[in-house]
Amino acid sequence: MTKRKSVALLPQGTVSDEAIRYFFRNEDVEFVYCKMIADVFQSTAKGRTDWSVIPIENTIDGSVSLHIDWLVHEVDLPIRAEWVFPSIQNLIGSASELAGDDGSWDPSKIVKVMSHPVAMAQCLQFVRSKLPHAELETLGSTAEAVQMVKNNPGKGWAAFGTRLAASDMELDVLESGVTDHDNNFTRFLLVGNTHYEKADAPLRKTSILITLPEDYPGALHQVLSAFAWRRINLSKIESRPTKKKLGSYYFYIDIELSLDTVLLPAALAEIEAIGCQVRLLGSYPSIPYESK
Ligand SMILES: O=C(O)C(=O)C[C@]1(C(=O)O)C=C[C@@H](O)C=C1
Repeated sequence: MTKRKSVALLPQGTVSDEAIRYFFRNEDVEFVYCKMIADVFQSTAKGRTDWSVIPIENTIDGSVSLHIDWLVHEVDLPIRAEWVFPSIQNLIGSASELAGDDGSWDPSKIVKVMSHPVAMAQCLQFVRSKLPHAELETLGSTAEAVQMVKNNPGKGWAAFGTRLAASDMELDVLESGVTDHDNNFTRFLLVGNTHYEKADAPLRKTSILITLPEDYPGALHQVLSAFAWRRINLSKIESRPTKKKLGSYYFYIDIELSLDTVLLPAALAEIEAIGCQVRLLGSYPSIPYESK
C-alpha cells in the first residue's frame, strides 16, 4: 500500500486551507497545519511533509515578496503545481457584542481589527471608510486573527478572515466580501520534493531565476529577446534583491511553456551563453479556477 501523501499549510480556516481543500478535492491527502509560513516551508524542507502550500501572489496586493524570498534564499523546494483561488475576506466578530441600536454591527464599537498583512492590505479602503478610528494589528494568518477575537470577548475586537474560520470558531460574519476590489484571487504554489502530476492541466509553466552578469550593458534586453524571437510568452517578471549588496538583483520569471518543449532549453542555453546564471525553480501544471 502506498503511503498517504501529506501537505503543510497555514492554520485551519485560512484562505490557504480553503484553497488546498479545493485543490485536493478528489484526492486523499493529509493536511498538516502550521502556525506561520516559516513553519510551512520548514515542514517540507525537513522531510516531515511531501509538499507545502505557498500563497505567492494576490490580485490586490501583488506578489508576496516574503514568500518568494523564502523560496529562493531559505529552501530548495521545486514548484510542483500552481492554481488560483478566490480570496474572500469577511469582517468577523461577535454580532451581539458589536451591535448598535438598530441591531446591525456598529463601527464605533470596534476598537481593533486584526488580520494577516496580505489580507489587511486587501481591505484598506474598507478600513478607511468604515473603521478609520480602529487600531490595526497584523498576525501570522487570518485564522490566528479570528482566534484572537474568539479568545478575547468583550474587548471590541474584530478580524478579517474566512467564512470557514468564523464558523469553526462560532463567531459571526458581520459583513461579507470586504476586499477593496471584486475578483480578488490568490495564486498558490505547491512546492516539495515529491512529484505531482495533473495530466489534463490546460497549461504548463516553468519558473526560473536569472542573475545577470555585472557590467554587461543590455543584458536584460538580451535575456528578453531570447524569449521574444522564439515567441515564448512570459507571464511574470519581477526583480528582487540578491541580499548580497545594495543594487544587486535577480529576476524571477514565469514562462508559459514546459521545460520539455524544445524551444525553452534552447532559450535558456542562449541566456547562459551571455554569462547569466539560470536557476530552475520548477516546471509544473497550472490549474485554472473552476467555480463549479
Ligand atoms: O492567512 C491566510 O488566510 C492565508 O492563507 C495567507 C494569505 C497570504 O499570505 O497571502 C493567503 C491568501 C490571502 O489572500 C491572504 C493571506
